[in-house]
Formats: sequence, C-alpha cells, structure tokens
Amino acid sequence: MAPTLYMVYPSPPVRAVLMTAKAIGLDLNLKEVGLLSNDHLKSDYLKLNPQHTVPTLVDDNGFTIWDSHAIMTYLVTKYAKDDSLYPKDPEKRALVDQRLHFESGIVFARLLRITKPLLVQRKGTIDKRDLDDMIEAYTFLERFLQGKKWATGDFVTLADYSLGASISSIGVLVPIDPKKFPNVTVWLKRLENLSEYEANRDGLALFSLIFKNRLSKL
Ligand SMILES: N[C@@H](CCC(=O)N[C@@H](CS)C(=O)NCC(=O)O)C(=O)O
Repeated sequence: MAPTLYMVYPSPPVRAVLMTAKAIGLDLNLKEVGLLSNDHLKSDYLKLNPQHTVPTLVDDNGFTIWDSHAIMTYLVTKYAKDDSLYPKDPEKRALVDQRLHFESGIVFARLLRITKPLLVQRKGTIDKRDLDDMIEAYTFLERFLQGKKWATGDFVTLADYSLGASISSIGVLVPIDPKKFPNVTVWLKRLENLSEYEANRDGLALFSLIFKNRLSKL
C-alpha cells in the first residue's frame, strides 16, 4: 500500500513533497483536503494533524507526520535508494538542513505574509514592507547560490525542491529580476529542466491563477 498524502495542489509545501516522491519513484495515495470548505478544521483531520496544515502524510503502518520538511526527509530516509537527496554525511546534511530551515523560517513565512491577506482578508495589494522582505529573502538566496549549481552545491537535494516550490510560487507575485538575481534565475531554470519538476507545474499554475486573480481585482 502507498503512503497517503493529504494535500492541495496549489500549496508550495505540498508540491515540494510531490517533487520528492517523484524523484525517488514513490507512489503516493493523494487525498485532496477542502481548505475552502474548512475540512482541515474538522475533528477527523485535527486528529491526524492538530496544526491543520497540508501536507500531512500517513504512512501505510499508520505513522503520521506533517510539515513538508519533516515529510520529505522521512520519505527519503525510508524509501530512497540512496542518500543523495538528503546526505548522511554530517556536513552535507547540515547544509541541506540549513536551507530547509531557511525555507521554512524565512521564505515560506514571508510568502504567507503576502498570500494570506490576499486570500483570507481579500486584500488586493501587497504591503511594501512585505514586498521588501521578500526581496531580502531573494537576496539571501542569491548569495547562497553564488558559485553553486544547486542550493547546497553540485548535487540536487531536498533543499532545491523545498526552495524551488516556494520561490517559483512567490515569484509570480514578487517578480524575480534576472539582473538583480541572476543566480536565482539560472537555478530556477535548471530546476525546471528536471523530470521531477513536472510535479510542481500544475499546482504552480493553479497558485498563479488564484493569486494573480486576487491582485487584478484592485
Ligand atoms: N511549514 C509548513 C507549512 C504548511 C502550511 O502552512 N500549509 C498551508 C497551505 S500552503 C495550510 O495548510 N494552511 C491551512 C492552515 O494553516 O490552516 C510545511 O512546510 O508543511
């Protein structure tokens, strides 16, 4: 039996998990959660994940874990044929972990500060402070990528899927200027050429549709 992933396609963290599963050749049983109908706030879902977020993974033995970063490292540790996406070497792993925490604590947190008001409060604009903070996050990533092919070095890791899902998404609302951010621009293009990036495409298109539509309602 395949592990079950509770998900919605537009969610960047969900897409990071989908890219991971595709990369390691793991089939997932996908269950869409009705966020708009608040299904994630109902008792059945809260029993699975009291934090009521997607993605949430239930493995075939019943083991349940949420947060994309925890899910991705779990899936690679348990199901991948080798450790290339999440190296066992302490220094290489520490670099991947640093980037995953950067995605979680900086990039996704700042993305949410932009997308939540658009979606929940139906605002039609992005505050300048939130725009500036996102640009600062791009600047950090630009520096991390200096002299590197991928987020941590010469090889694709989970850091690329996690950052790639979020950066490709927020780039729709806060454009990534290729002159100011050449490393980020080239890295995203490189990511788009990977076969596992296919798992990001449809959800990204939906994300784009939802949020561009909100902004155009000015
Ligand atoms: N850090 C979490 C973020 C998960 C998250 O906030 N997901 C959003 C969708 S993109 C969600 O489930 N929102 C509904 C809620 O928080 O109630 C992760 O990486 O999984």
